[in-house]
Amino acid sequence: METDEDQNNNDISVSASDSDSEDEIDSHEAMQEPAAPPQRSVNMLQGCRSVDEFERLNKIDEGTYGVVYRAKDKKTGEIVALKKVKMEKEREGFPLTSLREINILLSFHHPSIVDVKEVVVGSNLDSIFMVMEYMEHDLKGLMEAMKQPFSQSEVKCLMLQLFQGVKYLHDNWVLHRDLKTSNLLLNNRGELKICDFGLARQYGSPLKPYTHLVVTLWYRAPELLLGAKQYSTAIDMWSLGCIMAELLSKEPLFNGKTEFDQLDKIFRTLGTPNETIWPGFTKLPGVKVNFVKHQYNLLRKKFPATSFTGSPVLSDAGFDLLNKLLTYDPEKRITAEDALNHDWFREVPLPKSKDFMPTFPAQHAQDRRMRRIMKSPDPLEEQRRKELRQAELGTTGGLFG
Ligand SMILES: Nc1ncnc2c1ncn2[C@@H]1O[C@H](COP(=O)(O)OP(=O)(O)OP(=O)(O)O)[C@@H](O)[C@H]1O
Repeated sequence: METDEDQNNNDISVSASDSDSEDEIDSHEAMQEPAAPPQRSVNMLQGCRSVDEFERLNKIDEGTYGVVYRAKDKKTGEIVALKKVKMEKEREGFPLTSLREINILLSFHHPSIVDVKEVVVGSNLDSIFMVMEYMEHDLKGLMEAMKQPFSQSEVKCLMLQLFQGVKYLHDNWVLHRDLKTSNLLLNNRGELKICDFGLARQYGSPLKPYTHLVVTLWYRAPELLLGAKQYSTAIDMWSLGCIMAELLSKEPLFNGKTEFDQLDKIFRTLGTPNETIWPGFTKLPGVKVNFVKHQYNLLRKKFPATSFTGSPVLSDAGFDLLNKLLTYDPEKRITAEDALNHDWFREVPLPKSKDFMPTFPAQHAQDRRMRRIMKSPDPLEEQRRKELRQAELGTTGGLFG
């Protein structure tokens, strides 16, 4: 654990330069908002406990932006997850992306959103930890360890919880912007929780132009891949379509290696879009490239109503929901609220109750890390996401901005 704790030195200074780097991509198009003060002092860490009050048990995972440990609260004996916020490159103050994540998670309370109990401090203010409820698995690691995919009723149980969590986020004007199976945690009580709000941000109406370099490639919506700078909740819904398909088949739906390859994979399966099905498509910046015109939507072949080939079976209602999530035109893509009311959840097999969800042996921490190293969709992608987060450090959009 940290040695030289200094709990009296708990003020942190947030550096917010006057360059709004994320929105800067096309700032002339942006809705003008009052400029934020260049320097804000946040005393949110005053009175925080020290990380020494926790016994670190093992490293669970090391992500792009933080290390996650399993730990025990020495006072209560409670097992928790400690996410250490990486600060090594921040000379100017506390990284705003981390503040966004902490702020969102501390203020949001929902059964499908991972609960951050408190923030604790290490030696200096260059080590900050989020104390979270401990979840035994993430869905990516779990599916890699499973021999069979989840059953339809299990997928329904997971998707219901997921839609409820995403509806809560969208109702509160927050886009997650990085929904993927490794950011979905599952405990041995069948509860699913969304984690990693490092790319999340609040959005408003009217929409401002944001960077399109968000969402891990495999789960990235076509409007982002095609360079749209104005986007909204529909980007999260596309990711949920990819996740639903992956839960049913245990394989990622579109595992592209580059942005072009990703679009190509999508077009081959869903058909190449056009102005008729997606008005405005031809005006997107990325449509300058000449894509091969695939005429047909072959998604039903991957998820047939009956199967003798081992493909995952999906009823007409289930397929309708999947299609509505993977709709090209973001305006027509289904919302989380409508997805929750979809007939698929009311037909047999009914969603499994959480209490009857299977439990799984604990994943070895090493497995989670190895999987991350070996199965990362694209190492360059990880690097770019790192750079994006670095670039965001000077954002002036406020804690949620
Ligand atoms: N509360 C938790 N309980 C148990 N494991 C967790 C918890 N939170 C995160 N993890 C594990 O740590 C991994 C990384 O967490 P997280 O995605 O929050 O970190 P990150 O550094 O932001 O990662 P990324 O590289 O995806 O941006 C998760 O995939 C999950 O396996």
